Amino acid sequence: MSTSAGIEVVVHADEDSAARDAADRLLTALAAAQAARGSASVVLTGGGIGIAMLREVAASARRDDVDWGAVEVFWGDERFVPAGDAERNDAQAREALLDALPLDPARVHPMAASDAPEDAGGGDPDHAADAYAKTLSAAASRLGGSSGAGPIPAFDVLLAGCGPEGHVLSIFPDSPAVHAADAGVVAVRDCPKPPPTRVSLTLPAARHAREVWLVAAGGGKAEALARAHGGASEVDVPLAGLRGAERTLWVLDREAAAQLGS
Ligand SMILES: O=C1O[C@H](COP(=O)(O)O)[C@@H](O)[C@H](O)[C@H]1O
Repeated sequence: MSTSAGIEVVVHADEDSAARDAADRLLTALAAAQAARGSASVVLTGGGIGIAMLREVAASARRDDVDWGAVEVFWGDERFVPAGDAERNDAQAREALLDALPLDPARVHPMAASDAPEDAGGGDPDHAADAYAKTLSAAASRLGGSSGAGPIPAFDVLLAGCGPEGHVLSIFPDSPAVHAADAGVVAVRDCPKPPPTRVSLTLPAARHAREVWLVAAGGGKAEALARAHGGASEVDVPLAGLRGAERTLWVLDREAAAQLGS
């Protein structure tokens, strides 16, 4: 583990080890939050290693260290496609882990699917963003939180992946979402990575999380990681603006970390 620029960096030999370590750390963090506050909250990510780490949670011998019925589950971003579509981050998370856990359905908070009823956020990604902002506002009064980008819960752990161009959540370089300073949740259109229509937390909203963990693997991410670590602007490299209120942790494999220097 090394720390610089306020970011703790843990580097593993390969993607599998990084996913396993992130899963183990998540179980520890959720159990600790429950011991301290009675409940725990996590914001899930999509992406290759983001879903791989959920599979590692499912397979862990420590899985039952957490009282899953007292975990609030949110998503940091979502693809605005029909419910159950394999592209949806929530569908992938359910298949990898959530369906196997004794979660309280009332505490699982997916973003709306494109085919949801309009009053539940369907039909238009702006409806979905508005609906999720309301979900977060209600959760903030239960879990504690503060305003700034609207009422946002103080999530215990927000998980994120990143893209080779430095996107995090569904916030891409120099896109309208990266300039959205006042909103907590935004609709994303014309996203350069398919599917093109999405819903995303903003960077100011993500920064309400106590802990923000980036999980990333592969040489394709190395340059973006190095630029973010080196102080690039969040407009150019959104990852640079992804910080936790108390802690920012990057769990990487060796290839992703290759350009970070020593
Ligand atoms: O589109 C997305 O991509 C990122 C990273 O995905 P990866 O497969 O390159 O690791 C992910 O974090 C985000 O949630 C997702 O919607």
